[in-house]
Formats: sequence, structure tokens, C-alpha cells
Amino acid sequence: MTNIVKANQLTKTFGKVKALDHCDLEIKKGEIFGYLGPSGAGKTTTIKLLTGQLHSDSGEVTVLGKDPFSPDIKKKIGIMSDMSGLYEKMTVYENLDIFADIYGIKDKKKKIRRTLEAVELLDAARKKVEKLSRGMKQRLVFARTIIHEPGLLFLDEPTANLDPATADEIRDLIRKLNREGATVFLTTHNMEEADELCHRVALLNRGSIVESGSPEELKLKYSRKRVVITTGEGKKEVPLEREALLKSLEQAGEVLMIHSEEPSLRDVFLTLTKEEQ
Ligand SMILES: Nc1ncnc2c1ncn2[C@@H]1O[C@H](COP(=O)(O)OP(=O)(O)OP(=O)(O)O)[C@@H](O)[C@H]1O
Repeated sequence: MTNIVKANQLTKTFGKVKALDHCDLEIKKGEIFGYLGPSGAGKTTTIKLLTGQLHSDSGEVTVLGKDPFSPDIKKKIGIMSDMSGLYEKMTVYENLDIFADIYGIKDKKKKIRRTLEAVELLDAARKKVEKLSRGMKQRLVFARTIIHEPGLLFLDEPTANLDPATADEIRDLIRKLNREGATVFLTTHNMEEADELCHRVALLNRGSIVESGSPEELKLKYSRKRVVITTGEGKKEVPLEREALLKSLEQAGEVLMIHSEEPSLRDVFLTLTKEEQ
């Protein structure tokens, strides 16, 4: 698969704070890539470096094969950071109209309509933004991010501070866009979300990537490789190893349940971020 984003030894310092320390990243076309890390790990800084909003101290970045500061890149990527920048006194439609003009979109009426349909805000097109619920505002921010049909999306905590149902809607939207061909770079604090959505994740801690892989690979790698056997007498934990398992099963009375002790992505994250502290 083609690398759509490639960063090599990316480093950024703010005064004495090393926000990003020799980071390597490769994001492949068509994937949802999760960038996880505790607060202050350097996630937003990375997005800013990858989207031409900030210069690195050292290292190289290419986005869609080009320098992120090259003028035509902005039209090919979508960046969603927070809800700021919505014009509260204007309608949903007017907000998108402004962005359609910024991007120089032709046939903008049709495009705005299609985008509003995609985020299920068509019925609210004439509503003022100040009257929208938090979830609707987030969907409008999403609409603004995708109005120019970018093939690469940078979503910085797209479900932060949303109620569970609205967060689900946003995740469905991300999946839909990804199915339609968009590559997604996503930051999140929510490990269940990353597990559910992402094809691959990288764990960032204090400016360094400490682990990466698919959620399944990471869970397997950090699995304690133990099995819990439940019998009438209680539970027994045994190593996930043929001889030990067979012996325990032979010795056990009636076996009621056997299950492996898989770590969640959250467990992996906590193990790794704790180790680094
Ligand atoms: N413009 C800036 N000036 C000074 N320090 C900064 C600046 N931007 C980021 N930092 C510092 O760099 C570090 C990384 O910040 P960054 O915002 O990238 O983290 P983050 O992982 O996105 O955190 P969060 O999850 O809380 O958004 C932090 O210590 C932060 O205080």
C-alpha cells in the first residue's frame, strides 16, 4: 500500500519542552490510523506539523508525496480540530457556503447539499448555529472538514466531550468516509474507540512513539498469555501453554468455562505509558 503520510525523525521543541522527539510515521492509503497518547504527549503538535501549520525543528515530512507547506496540499486534506470557527449567528448553510467559497468549489449548491446530507444536517440547513445541539455542531464541523472532498482527513479528538450516542454517530461517519476512500489520521483518548475504528495505531508518550501496530497485534503482544478455567470449585489461572493447560483440565472437575485473559488496548496503553514515566 502507498504511504500517504510519511514522517522521518520529526522533532519539535517549544522552549524547554520537547513536544516531539524523532518521530517516524507512515500512514497508508485507505487506513484509519489512530494516534494515541496521554495529554501533552505531542498529538496536536504532530497534526500541526503534518498539515503545514507548524515548522519542525528537524526531520522530514511528506503528505500526499509533497511538503505539507506546498500550496495545493490544503485543498486535498481536511483538518478537524475543535468547534471554534463556527459562525454562531449564521445558519448551517451559510457556514458551509463560506467554506465552499474559500475552497473555490464549483457547483457549490449541489456540494453543500450533498455534504449536509452526508452528515445528516439537511433538515437543519436554515437553522442558526447558536441553536444547534453540541452533536449537531460537531457534525457541522465535520461537514466543513469534508466539503471539498479531501482524500486525507486529520481528526483531532473528534468525539471529545460528546455524549455516547453522538460519539457513535461521529464514528459511523468516520467509517462511512473511510469506506468511500478517505484515509483518516485520528487522535483520541478513547481506547475503545481506537480499538473499534482503527486499522493501525501508534502510542505516543512524551513526544516519542513507544509502540505501533494493529490493535489486535498489540493486544496479542501484551497478552499475559494466561487462561482462566472455571469449575464448580472456583477459578484457576494457568499459562496458555499446551502441557500446563492439558494437565489443569485433567485435574479439574467439571469445567464450566474457559477464557483467555486478553488485555484491552487500554491495558496496553496504561502499561506502556506507565513504563515510560
Ligand atoms: N505553542 C506552544 N507553545 C509552548 N508549548 C507548547 C505549544 N504547543 C504545545 N506545547 C507543549 O508541547 C507538548 C505537547 O503538546 P500537544 O498539544 O501536542 O499535546 P497533545 O498530545 O495534543 O495533548 P492533548 O491530548 O491534551 O491535546 C505539551 O507539553 C504542550 O504544553
